[in-house]
Amino acid sequence: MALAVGIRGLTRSLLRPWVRVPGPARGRTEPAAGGGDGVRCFGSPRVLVEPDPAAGFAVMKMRNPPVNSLSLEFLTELLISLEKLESDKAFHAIILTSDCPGIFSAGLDLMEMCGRDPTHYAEYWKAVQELWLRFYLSHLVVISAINGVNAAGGCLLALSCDYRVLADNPKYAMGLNETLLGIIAPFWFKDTLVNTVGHRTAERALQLGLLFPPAEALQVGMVDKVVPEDQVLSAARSELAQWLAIPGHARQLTKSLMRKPTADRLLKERDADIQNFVRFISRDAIQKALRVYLEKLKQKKT
Ligand SMILES: CC/C=C\C/C=C\C/C=C\CCC/C=C/C(=O)SCCNC(=O)CCNC(=O)[C@H](O)C(C)(C)COP(=O)(O)OP(=O)(O)OC[C@H]1O[C@@H](n2cnc3c(N)ncnc32)[C@H](O)[C@@H]1OP(=O)(O)O
Repeated sequence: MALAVGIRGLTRSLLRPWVRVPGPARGRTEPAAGGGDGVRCFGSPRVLVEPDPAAGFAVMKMRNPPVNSLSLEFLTELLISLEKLESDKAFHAIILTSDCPGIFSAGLDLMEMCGRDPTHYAEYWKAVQELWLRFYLSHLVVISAINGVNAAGGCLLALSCDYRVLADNPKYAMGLNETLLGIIAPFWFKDTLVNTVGHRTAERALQLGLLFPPAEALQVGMVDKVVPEDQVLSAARSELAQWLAIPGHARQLTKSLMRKPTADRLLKERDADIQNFVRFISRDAIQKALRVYLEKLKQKKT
């Protein structure tokens, strides 16, 4: 099985990053995220980046409709956006949010994990690992402005941020609900949750596949602030000020000190983790469970 799948190679073959974005932003100068100083938005088909270099941050908007499911292409584009911002000294922070109304992310793309071959599963899982590692360890301040429902892999992405603001809408539940699908949150998903909400809450949440509505998410510490829906971005921007006021090197080293042991657990056994995933997801019973779950999602409409 080809485990040594290069995400960078993949990105080169799949994408032409930093094209001027299609759709609403094309051909016009968007107000920058914070300052409106005429800086152009940029991005890729599924990730819109609104930079505000004067203020030192960019808003990264996920737009992989209908539900921002984390397909291989989307993961790749998110990584490219992150790398681009990380390598530009003008940026010290990112606000991660969604451009899909009512949905932050439906999590990992079930179509990537269903009915494909082992090589594909391995490639996909490597990209999922990479996204988590890069966001979790980013030297930038990353704040998520969660403006919609946020399941499993999407929740992991938010948990990897430094601070979470959630819109106060009872429909916007978030959590690691893998067990509801008959699958398992891997140890590094689990560790990320434990680091956020503590062992007991994480254990209960993971076993029951709980999706927490805003008040409960706040109460257990899964998010740091709940605000009216129309204030999610402004609240994230206000919070940023506090983080950016800290000397960068001190904050970055402290972040690394806090997070490196968790990341190292995966880094030490990345290939084994990929093999575990491939073995697990390829099982007939798991494939059947995923098909049933997808079918239920479709039936919900009829
Ligand atoms: C011993 C073991 C050792 C080791 C184990 C090793 C590894 C562990 C193994 C596996 C780990 C996997 C970890 C998985 C993480 C995940 O993230 S799994 C994904 C979990 N996500 C969800 O459960 C959310 C599912 N979606 C929804 O609940 C709803 O779609 C929504 C609430 C997000 C939005 O609802 P609506 O607005 O009503 O939209 P629809 O439901 O109609 O959806 C529109 C459209 O999108 C399709 N879709 C939805 N979610 C996904 C998805 N995650 N992936 C792919 N596609 C999705 C949905 O089917 C609809 O499609 P169409 O019908 O329009 O074709």
